[in-house]
Amino acid sequence: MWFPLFINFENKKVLVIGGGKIAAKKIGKILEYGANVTVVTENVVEEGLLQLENVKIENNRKIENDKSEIEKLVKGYFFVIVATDNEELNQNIAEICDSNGILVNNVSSKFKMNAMFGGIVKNDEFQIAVSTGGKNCRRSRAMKSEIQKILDKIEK
Ligand SMILES: C[C@@]1(CC(=O)O)C2=NC(=C\c3[nH]c(c(CCC(=O)O)c3CC(=O)O)Cc3[nH]c(c(CC(=O)O)c3CCC(=O)O)/C=C3\N/C(=C\2)[C@@H](CCC(=O)O)[C@]3(C)CC(=O)O)/[C@H]1CCC(=O)O
Ligand SMILES: NC(=O)c1ccc[n+]([C@@H]2O[C@H](COP(=O)([O-])OP(=O)(O)OC[C@H]3O[C@@H](n4cnc5c(N)ncnc54)[C@H](O)[C@@H]3O)[C@@H](O)[C@H]2O)c1
Repeated sequence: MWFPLFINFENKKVLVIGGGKIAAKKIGKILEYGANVTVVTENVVEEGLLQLENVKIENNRKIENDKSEIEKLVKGYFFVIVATDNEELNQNIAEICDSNGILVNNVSSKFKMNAMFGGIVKNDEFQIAVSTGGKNCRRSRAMKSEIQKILDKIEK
């Protein structure tokens, strides 16, 4: 069951595994919330990542599907985003994080993770997060645009 919780990311150690399009999208979102991001990837596909001054990147590092290596890698992180294009690897890393008490988001699954992103609508007073619990994240778009209209007209 997915409980909506607001988490303070300020200076929290976040590890992103994979440096592609989806990794970049997720990193863009959490940087706005003050996260301290490290990326470990075989290749940086999304070159924009290299321009981000406050993101540490360990490039040319392929993560093997090996439990003890993965445990060593994720140890000490508050939150891990698994964003490779290898679904099996992503799932194994997600399971290892979960069993070690680490929050983990898995971009290649609808539910095999313990933390998922919601769609976000915000102004300087409110933020509203929308989730379908993995059932159909594309539906969030219509909901977000209706919420945006409410935010635009609510009295300040
Ligand atoms: C909230 C939002 C935040 C964000 O990630 O941005 C989000 N996905 C968004 C957009 C989006 N996601 C995808 C596309 C199509 C891109 C394309 O068509 O190319 C688009 C549209 C777009 O990008 O506009 C594809 C996709 N998504 C997931 C998978 C894996 C799978 O289904 O197995 C695949 C590959 C499916 C495939 O390949 O078939 C899985 C997840 N996506 C989630 C969240 C979590 C569930 C949240 C929920 O149920 O509500 C969850 C479970 C995990 C997570 O990622 O945390 C954002 C909402 C809209 C917004 O805010 O505008
Ligand atoms: N959650 C979402 O919102 C969403 C949206 C679209 C797609 N997806 C899914 O996300 C996944 C990633 O998509 P993408 O477009 O970012 O892919 P991509 O090919 O752009 O990026 C994959 C990245 O993973 C790295 N990588 C692969 N194997 C690795 C390993 N063993 N060790 C270290 N790094 C490794 C690659 O070097 C690359 O940087 C796909 O499975 C896709 O289906 C998720």
